[in-house]
Amino acid sequence: MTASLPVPAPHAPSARAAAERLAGLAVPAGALGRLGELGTWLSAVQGQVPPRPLDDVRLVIFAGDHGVARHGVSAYPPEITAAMVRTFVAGRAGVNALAGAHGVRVRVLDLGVDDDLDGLPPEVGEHKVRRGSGAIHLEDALTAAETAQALAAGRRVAEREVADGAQLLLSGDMGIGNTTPAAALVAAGLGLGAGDVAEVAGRGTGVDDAGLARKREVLGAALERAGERAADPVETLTALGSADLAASVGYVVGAAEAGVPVLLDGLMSVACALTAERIAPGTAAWCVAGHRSPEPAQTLALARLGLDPLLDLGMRLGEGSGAVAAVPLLRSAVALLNDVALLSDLGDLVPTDA
Ligand SMILES: Cc1cc2ncn([C@H]3O[C@H](COP(=O)(O)O)[C@@H](O)[C@H]3O)c2cc1C
Ligand SMILES: O=C(O)c1cccnc1
Repeated sequence: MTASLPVPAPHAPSARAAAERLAGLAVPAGALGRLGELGTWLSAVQGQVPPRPLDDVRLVIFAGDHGVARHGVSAYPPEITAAMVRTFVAGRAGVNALAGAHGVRVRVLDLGVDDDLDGLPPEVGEHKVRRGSGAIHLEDALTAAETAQALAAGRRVAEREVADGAQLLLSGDMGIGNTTPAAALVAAGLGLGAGDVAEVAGRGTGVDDAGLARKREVLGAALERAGERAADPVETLTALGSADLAASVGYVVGAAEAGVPVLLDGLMSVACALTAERIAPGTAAWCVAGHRSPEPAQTLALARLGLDPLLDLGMRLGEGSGAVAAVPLLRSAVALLNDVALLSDLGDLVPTDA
């Protein structure tokens, strides 16, 4: 995948019909707030009014290591990445608990973990591109061929989930140090340069002031090194991304191309959606933002995509957790458009233009 074709827009007539149905429900005009808007969006992406129940919701976690993690940009050691992949498989991570509570299927894929992960089911490593991606302030994250491979893998993963019945896809991340390349993707997507890194650098897992200063330095050096290449989204992934982030980009493009909506998570998920929109314009219309992360780059990317997050709980876990936490809101929106009586069912009590 280099520059993809634009993605067709969700079904506008269904959006109009859903808005009409919403306006006719036995509730005061506008009383359902964001839930009403969500129901309208779900009708548009499904091409159906009222929208179908979301019975098959799936999260894919893209895991990988990042060379920058050895340069003091995270509060935790890189060995945590492989250990957490094992924890997802065992069903014991934070996101597994939420997914269990909300009926979301979870898969974790190793795109670039710096460990062979022996003993895990072979599907986990089926799309592996390499062991660890390059330290972006010193070298490219990937070769051009690896970027293409990771993008294609992510796209294939989405296509398979859709063929297998997924009605809503969520994207999650695991990789110590990944808030640094993700912030770089956002900077590149917004046309920001080495002088603007304070706007995109956040504390990630909770780095102290010295860690934040190192992160800014790493980001500045990385953007400087990438130079003009940051103007091209695929080159951005090669220079500043990673195998796991590139796959997550391909996944969002693949879902949008297949006409299946995507519920986004925190910084990594949204940085990848921003990059997906650069590669395949129109992708963002198939996305909804699950939550707001405290990472400043996530807020900047959401604003660029025109997305307003559903939740703002101060969560900064990643893994897809903020997306999973928002699933009940999407199901609530479906229930309202399906199950609420119409004002007209109440009799002649309300003037039709009320
Ligand atoms: C135990 C643990 C579980 C996690 N689950 C997600 N992350 C999150 O934190 C990391 C990003 O933050 P930074 O860039 O500061 O390293 C990623 O692995 C992300 O998925 C975790 C981090 C840790 C330590
Ligand atoms: O925004 C996120 O998802 C996030 C923030 C900090 C650490 N891990 C993930």
